[in-house]
Amino acid sequence: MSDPILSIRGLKKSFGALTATDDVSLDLYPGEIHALIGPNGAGKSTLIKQIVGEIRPDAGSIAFEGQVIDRLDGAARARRGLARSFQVSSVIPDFTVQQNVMLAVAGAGGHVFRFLRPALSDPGLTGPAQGYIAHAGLTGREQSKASALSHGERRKLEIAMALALRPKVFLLDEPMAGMGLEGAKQLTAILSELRREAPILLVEHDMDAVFALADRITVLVYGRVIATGTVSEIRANPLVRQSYLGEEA
Ligand SMILES: Nc1ncnc2c1ncn2[C@@H]1O[C@H](COP(=O)(O)OP(=O)(O)OP(=O)(O)O)[C@@H](O)[C@H]1O
Repeated sequence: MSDPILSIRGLKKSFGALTATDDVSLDLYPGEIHALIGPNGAGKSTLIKQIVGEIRPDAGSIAFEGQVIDRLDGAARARRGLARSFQVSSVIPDFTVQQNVMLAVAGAGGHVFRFLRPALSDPGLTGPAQGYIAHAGLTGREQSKASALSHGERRKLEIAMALALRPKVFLLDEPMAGMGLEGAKQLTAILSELRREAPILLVEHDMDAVFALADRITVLVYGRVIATGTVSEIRANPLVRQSYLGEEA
């Protein structure tokens, strides 16, 4: 196996008496979808926040592309391509799908505009934007305002914008939330494609999506990793079944 792109070792974080991250180690390898699952309050979001530099761990270390990044703040990590995928760029409701994606393309290229409107007809931005829109499954909706999109379409727009940022990893925190059955199916197909662009660390409660997508799964309970393995290993793990999945898994 190649070297991990993201490597977390012995991470610890407490809030007062509560240990939210308890000696967590995890690797994300090129090309994989690694799902992070666990009950509410298990510490998934707290772990993501430490990865992106929003909160500082009490102990442990994070390496990204082979380099320790513990001392880098969130902005410096984002510049290296390590950022939460859906929050770096925020959707502007009054802008069209195409304009929103163009802004993300421009942001990724480090463009600074004095005048926004002329920039939005720049063919250097429209071309790439079109590609990301198609990739995210939104062809035909380019000229719709973001505010007119359905929930599922909006999620696709967020994916197009996440793609435009050309991250080194996708950190996705519950992308299936509120999607409905059909929307979740479509998004599952899109995420499956997304892994070709960059590996994905996927925090998700929708187990159908996790089992369909994940190459490996890490299970957190009370801040501790209780298991890491393939879908079949995790489904068969008695401790996981008992503490999270239930006997029906
Ligand atoms: N800033 C904070 N101050 C105090 N306690 C916190 C803070 N952030 C998180 N916690 C606590 O840490 C624990 C882990 O929370 P976290 O949000 O990481 O869990 P989670 O697995 O993401 O949950 P969910 O699936 O509900 O999103 C919880 O008990 C939570 O109440």
